[in-house]
Amino acid sequence: MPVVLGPNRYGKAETRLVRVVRDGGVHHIKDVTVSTALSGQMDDVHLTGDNAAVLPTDTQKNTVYAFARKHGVAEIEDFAILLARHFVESQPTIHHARVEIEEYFWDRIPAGADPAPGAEERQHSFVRSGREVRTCAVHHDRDGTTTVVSGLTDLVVLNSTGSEFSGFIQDEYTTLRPTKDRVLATAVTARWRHLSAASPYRESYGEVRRCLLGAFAETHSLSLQQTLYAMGERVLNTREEVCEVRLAMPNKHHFPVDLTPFGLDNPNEVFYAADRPYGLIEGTVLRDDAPAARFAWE
Ligand SMILES: O=c1[nH]c(=O)c2[nH]c(=O)[nH]c2[nH]1
Repeated sequence: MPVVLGPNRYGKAETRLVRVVRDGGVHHIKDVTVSTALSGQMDDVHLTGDNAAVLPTDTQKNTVYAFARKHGVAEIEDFAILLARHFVESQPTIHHARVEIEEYFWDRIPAGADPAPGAEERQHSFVRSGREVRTCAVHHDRDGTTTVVSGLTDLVVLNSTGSEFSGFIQDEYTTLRPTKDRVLATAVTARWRHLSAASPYRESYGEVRRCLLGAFAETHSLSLQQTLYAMGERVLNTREEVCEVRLAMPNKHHFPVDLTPFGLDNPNEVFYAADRPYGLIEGTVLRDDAPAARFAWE
């Protein structure tokens, strides 16, 4: 049976990098995980074991650290673009690079209203933020195309009212009761595709996040699907640099607890926050004139 080599890529996954910027005594930190994946002229390494075309994954990792020192790490998208273009442009055997970065936020530990002696220490003391994780995925191809997808994961949100779910199919297995007032909670994973590689990434991230939160809070929800669409639509109507939004939102069910065995009512105040299973609502919202995504989502 003839066998052929199919699509392949290789790289260093999850290089952990913390970059400290020392501005006198005031420090700034960037805490990221970088994953690189390269592809190109890789037939020989798979078919004969000839490694001549291979830029080692160890070198890819070293490049991440060297570039962090040389260029700094400002917006994760810019750092990913720099790396992706470097791998493709410096190595003739590498035809395509994908660089994914996750960023974890840190807050400065507050000095307090009445700073004690030594409060300046707070210039280099941080507490890991309970916020979401910021993400990006950059592809650069030998034909000169760069695609950028920004995103976030684990943006945990909850509406304690303003959510209904009724009018759904009722078959012989349906036990769910329609509700006109429920808790709606989710952990948003959102990714958004930029029209070009030249977006103002810092501002764009803050504004897209604001759109997602605003639409979640302001939509009177008849379903999580409807809320998802409203969130994507808000981003596209507000941010002209974005042409496509993909959302994945687990329905973090909150079930009212039956307190009647204890002689108590429960007017939608006491909930069991279920862990699993959970509904998983996923969807894409895009401009009707969005250009082809090519490899942006791969
Ligand atoms: O917003 C919802 N969408 C569903 O599709 C669904 N299905 C379900 O059981 N609960 C919900 N809630």
